[in-house]
Amino acid sequence: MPIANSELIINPDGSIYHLNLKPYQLAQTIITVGDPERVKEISKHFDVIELKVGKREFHTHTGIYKNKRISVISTGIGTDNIDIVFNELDALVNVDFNTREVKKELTQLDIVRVGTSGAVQSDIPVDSFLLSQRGIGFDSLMHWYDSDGGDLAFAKAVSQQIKRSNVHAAPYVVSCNKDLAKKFQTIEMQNGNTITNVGFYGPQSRKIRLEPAEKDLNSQIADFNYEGSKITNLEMETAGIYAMASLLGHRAVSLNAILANRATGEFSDKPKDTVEKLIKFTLDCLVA
Ligand SMILES: O=P(O)(O)O[C@H]1O[C@H](CO)[C@@H](O)[C@H]1O
Ligand SMILES: O=c1cc[nH]c(=O)[nH]1
Repeated sequence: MPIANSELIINPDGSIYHLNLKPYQLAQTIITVGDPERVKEISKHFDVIELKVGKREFHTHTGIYKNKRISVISTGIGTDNIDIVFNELDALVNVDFNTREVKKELTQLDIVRVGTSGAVQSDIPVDSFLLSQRGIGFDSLMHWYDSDGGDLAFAKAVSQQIKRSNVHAAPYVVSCNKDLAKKFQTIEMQNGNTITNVGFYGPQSRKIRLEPAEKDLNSQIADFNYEGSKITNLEMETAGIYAMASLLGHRAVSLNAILANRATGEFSDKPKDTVEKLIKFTLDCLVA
């Protein structure tokens, strides 16, 4: 059955609705970044840039780094954008745009997030790197898909130990792809468990003028312990990426440059350098 025009929207030039990409323009190894400005900070290391395509916050450069074809794409901030990016990336490789049917043979993408994050444990230094073993979603994206709900035991422990109002969505928990994660396990990389939430201020318990509803959220998060696993950091995309990748059959891993430490009140004094170091680290691990 062809997918209806209203569900899979193909632009008149044959590109997909939001990403503006045509199927042949996407590499099978993809780096996602939140900030559209970070795309060129990655592609400047490529030996060849094959194409640059953009629309809204979604900017893609595809090129070659040390013989490997890589696409780097900006998602903008938040899991609402992750929903769009992952459905459209998957359609680009797994739907035939001529027949509008799902292909018989599916392609698995490798997707690496290179993002920034704030630590909740006082012993995680700013400017360090952290690989998210699990994404813990406070954002609800996964609940909108028919799924087994991820790691229900871990999610139950989160619900029991981190008290939030019952008007908030139930947490979901999804792991990174362990094989892909192996590529980044060097001495420079710490491992942790990452909460993804729907905002940077109230949802991460930051106060400027408005009082957050959950006052001691970050200390409850820092004290969480489930069979020896702690929660290490907060950001806004990882759980959505892990949920969408696992539902669609892709491999994903999220790498965080820790710019803030919420327990000590510090913020990096060299965020650009730290992100640049994580970019070089990621590219070199991908081709090692
Ligand atoms: O640096 P990026 O990749 O955007 O990631 C983090 O930074 C943004 C907030 O400043 C959120 O997107 C958060 O997840
Ligand atoms: O504290 C932080 C830092 C970066 N990104 C976030 O979402 N939170």
